[in-house]
Formats: sequence, C-alpha cells, structure tokens
Amino acid sequence: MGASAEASGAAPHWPAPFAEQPVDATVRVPGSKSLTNRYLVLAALADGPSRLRAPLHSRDSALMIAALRQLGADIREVPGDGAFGPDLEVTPVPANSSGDDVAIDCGLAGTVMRFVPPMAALRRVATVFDGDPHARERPMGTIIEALAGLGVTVSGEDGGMPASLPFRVEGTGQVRGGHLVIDASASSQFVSALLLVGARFTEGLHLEHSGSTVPSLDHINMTVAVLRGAGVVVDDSTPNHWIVSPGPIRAFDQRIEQDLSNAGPFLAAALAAGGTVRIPDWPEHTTQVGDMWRSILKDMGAAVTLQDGTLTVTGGSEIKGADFAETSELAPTVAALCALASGPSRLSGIAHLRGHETDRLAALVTEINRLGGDAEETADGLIIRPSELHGGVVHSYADHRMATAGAILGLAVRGVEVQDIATTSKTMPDFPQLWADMLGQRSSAVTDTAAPDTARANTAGTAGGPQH
Ligand SMILES: O=C(O)C1=C[C@@H](OP(=O)(O)O)[C@@H](O)[C@H](O)C1
Ligand SMILES: C=C(OP(=O)(O)O)C(=O)O
Repeated sequence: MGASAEASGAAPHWPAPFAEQPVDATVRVPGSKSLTNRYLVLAALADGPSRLRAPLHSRDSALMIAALRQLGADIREVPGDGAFGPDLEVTPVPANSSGDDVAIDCGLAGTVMRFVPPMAALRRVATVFDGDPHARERPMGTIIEALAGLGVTVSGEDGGMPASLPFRVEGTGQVRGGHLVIDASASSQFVSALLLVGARFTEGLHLEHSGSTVPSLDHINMTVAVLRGAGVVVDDSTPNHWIVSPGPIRAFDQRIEQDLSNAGPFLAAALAAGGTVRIPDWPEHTTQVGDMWRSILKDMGAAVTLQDGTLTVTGGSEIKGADFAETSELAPTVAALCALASGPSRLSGIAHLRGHETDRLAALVTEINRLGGDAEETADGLIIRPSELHGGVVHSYADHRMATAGAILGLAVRGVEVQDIATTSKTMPDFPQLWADMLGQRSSAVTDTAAPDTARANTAGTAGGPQH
C-alpha cells in the first residue's frame, strides 16, 4: 500500500476498509462545524462571556479560535460532558479594541476566511489574512467589495484592491452599516459573514443579494436562527433581503448539535455495505442541511426512521439512482453513493462547489472515473451512471469530503486507498477511528444472516454496486 507515497516522504495512503459483512452500528459524531464557528463568532461579539457545550474540536474550529484570539477574545477550554473534547468559555473582544497589527491564518476554512474579516473592521488596527495554498483560489471578492462598500480599506500584497487572499483589512473601529448590495452567488458564507456582525454596525445592516441564486440557503437560515437566539432582530421576510437591527448580541450558554453533514458518510455506509447504522440524539428541529439525509437516503432505497431521537438507516437490496437538487456540502457523499447505484443520478444546483475546498465537481468526476465509474460534469452539477468499479487510489485534494467519499466507495469496492485521509481533520479528526469502530460493531446476528451480501449480487456486476 502507498509505496510511492512512502518513498516520497508523504503519509502512506489509507487502505479503505472493505465491508466483508453488513454493518450494524450506533455512531456518534462530533459537533457541527457550522454551528461551532457561528457560535464562536457570536460569543466574540457578545455583551458578556458565553459558553459552548460539546463544540467541535477540529482544524476549522481551531483556526476560528486562533483567529478570534488574535482579535482579542479570550477563549478557554473547560471540562464538559461532550464525548469529543472540552467545552469552550469565551470572553468577547473588547469593543472598539486596538493593539498591534495581527496576522490570521484561515487555513482552508471558508467560515474563517469569510466570517472574520468583517469582525476585524470593528477593531482599530490592521489585520492581515492568508491561508493554505488553495485558500488563495477560493472566492473572496464579494467580502472584499462589501468591506470596501462599508468604508473599510482592504488591500492586497501589491497595495491594490485584491480579489482573493491574502489581504489586509484596516480596521476603522466603527462601521456605519446601512444598505449594502452584494452578489452572493458564489457562496452563502458572504451573506452569513455580514449578517453575523451586522448588529454591531452603528446603523445595523440591510443586506441585499443581487445576482443569480444564492447557494446553500439552509446555512443562511442557520445564521438567522443563531442570531435570533442571541436576541438579534433579523427581518428575512423579503427574498434576497436581510435586515439586521443594530443592538447587542446577548451572551449565551449553548449546546452544539452533532454535525449532521458529517453523520452522512456513516449513514451512507448502511447503503454501501448493507446493514444498519443508527445515530442517537438526532435533533427534532434543526437548521443543519444534514437533516436532508432522511429524504436523500430514502430516495436511494434505504429504510429511514427517526424514533425517540435516534435516526436509523437500513440499506435496501440495491442503491437506487435518483435526481438531487441543491445538496450543498452533502454532495460528495451523495455522489459516492450514486457511483454505487444501480441506476443513473443527476445532482444539480451545485455549480458553486467549484469554489469549495477543491473544485469538487472536477474532483468527483476524476476520482469516480479513476475507479472505473461513469461520472460527467454538467454546468451546475454531475451526472453519474452505473458502472462496475475497481480498486485504486482516491485523491483527496486536501478536501475532507473527498476523503470520506473515498471511504464510502471502499466499503463496496475492494482495493480502494485514500490519499491523505488526515485531511478529514478539517472537521472530523477522529474519522479513521470512528470508521473502524463502526465496522467493528457488527453483531453476530447481522453477520450470520448477511442478507445484503446476497441481495447486492444483483447490482454488483452491472452497476458498480458493492462487490462482496
Ligand atoms: O456557512 C457555513 O457554515 C457553510 C456554508 C456553505 O458554504 P457555501 O455556501 O459556500 O456552499 C457550506 O457548503 C459550508 O460547508 C459551510
Ligand atoms: C465547503 C465546506 O467548507 P468551508 O466551510 O471551508 O466552505 C465543507 O465543509 O464542505
């Protein structure tokens, strides 16, 4: 395994476990990245100390914590009851604060590179932002133009107006706010970033989107919900307009839901390997896009129930192809399942995935086809047709969701290796262990009957289905 990787000094490829038997597991996943980083931002802007219970501890949350500390927030780990690490206590950034110029590393975290620059404008010092090599490719122009529109000077390395990282924000201490028109068609995070800080602008913020569709609307709704939870008045009654009234952001004590998007690969295992996966503590009401798993996996042939707070997914006799619109950050996981399906699938409304951790549409087509699949890019998504898959190396492009997509494929196809599995640490550092634990949990009852093993034989030869 991974001989050439070892020779070059890179970490060896991760041999994706093949499911010799159906899975039968109860899985818990760490806290939501999107909720953790929103609550961290709000806590840093709030009117007193706040506490996050059972937050995510991963690269993206560590980058956010480091960024907020650079802005002057005091963030401490305190013992909590979460299974994945301590709670966090946050003392906010002092209002109108000054100090030395600071540099912030955004890594590859969209939430850090989009949410933190508008906060830096509220300090009376300069803040320089940069990130991983690919972070410089991610769309940032809208945030930079928005800051300029709000009267904040942003300059690139050559002193001119930049279109991407790296750049320098000259904090003005106060931002007047008011009506601001942006084009958020490349990322919902542009809207979320400005809404999160809008209550701290002197006149609040009337944000208007003008352009083609805003993607990932669920994530904007999440932002509006967390703001309202902290006492901020937000009017989102007119499509493409968000009005945030000026006022304090109330300090809070908040438990973070588990990451339902990251629950996806584990739930998908019930289809890829056959068998059953249960996730306890599935929220009854949530703003997380990952709640869509309930309908997505049903459409793909699984039996899905939510009872007494536990989501249970049982794979059917085949994985069905289907059409899915606007799957947002769930798309790589959905695409992996589509590559194992017995019929064709179309994913649409995800053109903006080209600006994610990598160009996800290109990456998914390349990696699925590398294993013998039949995937094709469209203007706004993917078409994936049935095809018999074989083993090979799935490249992860520093993208946690490409790495977990490789793991899903590996359950059903012998000889899959994932290059740079460690990149899952962006949002789920324990992924390899959690995956091994899930596969180690098979009960003898399920192993003995092994029904999906034989049932899947129908699809294996013709459709790239699980090759047991
Ligand atoms: O605000 C957020 O927490 C996120 C918004 C979405 O971004 P895009 O709108 O760029 O897809 C999503 O894909 C990302 O994983 C997290
Ligand atoms: C797009 C994603 O991340 P980011 O927050 O870096 O945009 C993602 O996690 O799928």
